[in-house]
Amino acid sequence: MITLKNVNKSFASLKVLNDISVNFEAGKTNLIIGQSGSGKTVLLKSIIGLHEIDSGKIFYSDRDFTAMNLKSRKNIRQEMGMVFQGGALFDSMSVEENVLFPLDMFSKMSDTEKMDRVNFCLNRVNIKNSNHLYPTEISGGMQKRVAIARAIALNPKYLFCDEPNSGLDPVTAIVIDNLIQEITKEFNMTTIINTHDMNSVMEIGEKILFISKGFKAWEGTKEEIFDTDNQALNDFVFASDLYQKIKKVNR
Ligand SMILES: Nc1ncnc2c1ncn2[C@@H]1O[C@H](COP(=O)(O)OP(=O)(O)OP(=O)(O)O)[C@@H](O)[C@H]1O
Repeated sequence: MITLKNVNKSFASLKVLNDISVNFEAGKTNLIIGQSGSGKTVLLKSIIGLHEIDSGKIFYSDRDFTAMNLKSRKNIRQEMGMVFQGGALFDSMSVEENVLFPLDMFSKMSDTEKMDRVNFCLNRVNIKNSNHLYPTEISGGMQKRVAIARAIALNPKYLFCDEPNSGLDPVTAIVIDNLIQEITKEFNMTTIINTHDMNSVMEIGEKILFISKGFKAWEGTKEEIFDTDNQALNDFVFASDLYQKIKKVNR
């Protein structure tokens, strides 16, 4: 579980996050949604410590991340896996080397154990016989799978994904969403995903935080989203004709 209490963040005179309090639960896919510029990326970066917040608290389970010194933060970072926008694989490294990288950096495993772990993770995301290919030689969907394999290499408790299916066709996007949800449950991770994608919301929105202009405007589940009276959320969700039709069918 990751808990935020009254988190505030500004850049100079621009207040980006306003008093955000929320629980992100373990074993669930927790989605942060909101319009472009609403503060999703700043929130995600604040949670992982890439931005220092101005005030408030962030807890990893019962551990106060905001109060930790650099050494403790470094330790907790080893419990975090990250899937960045675009996959962010190292182009000069093969698929295998990309997944091996965090193990070389942070684990004390033997070479054989590391290779076993690399193959376990690649197998888990259904990548087979591609260890020696380079990112430019595989599809966008495969690149995302490799990024997920790399993110779970160190067996993280917390998984952070920034627009994990950006640039993918709708079918592959759903496959990636489902894969993230499956591994979240399998390894009981607390997974937080930034997304614009309403298909993701409907597919894996077990817990949804909607932010509007830096404020927490709504939280709930994908089932509850159709019944909300929140105007900002309705404007966001039902911007497309398709979701207006789905709303009518659900009522
Ligand atoms: N390092 C920074 N310095 C100053 N302002 C920033 C910085 N990072 C983000 N901002 C501002 O904070 C606001 C929120 O940005 P953020 O990137 O979190 O939005 P977002 O919801 O993730 O948008 P998108 O969906 O388009 O990625 C924007 O006004 C942005 O210009």
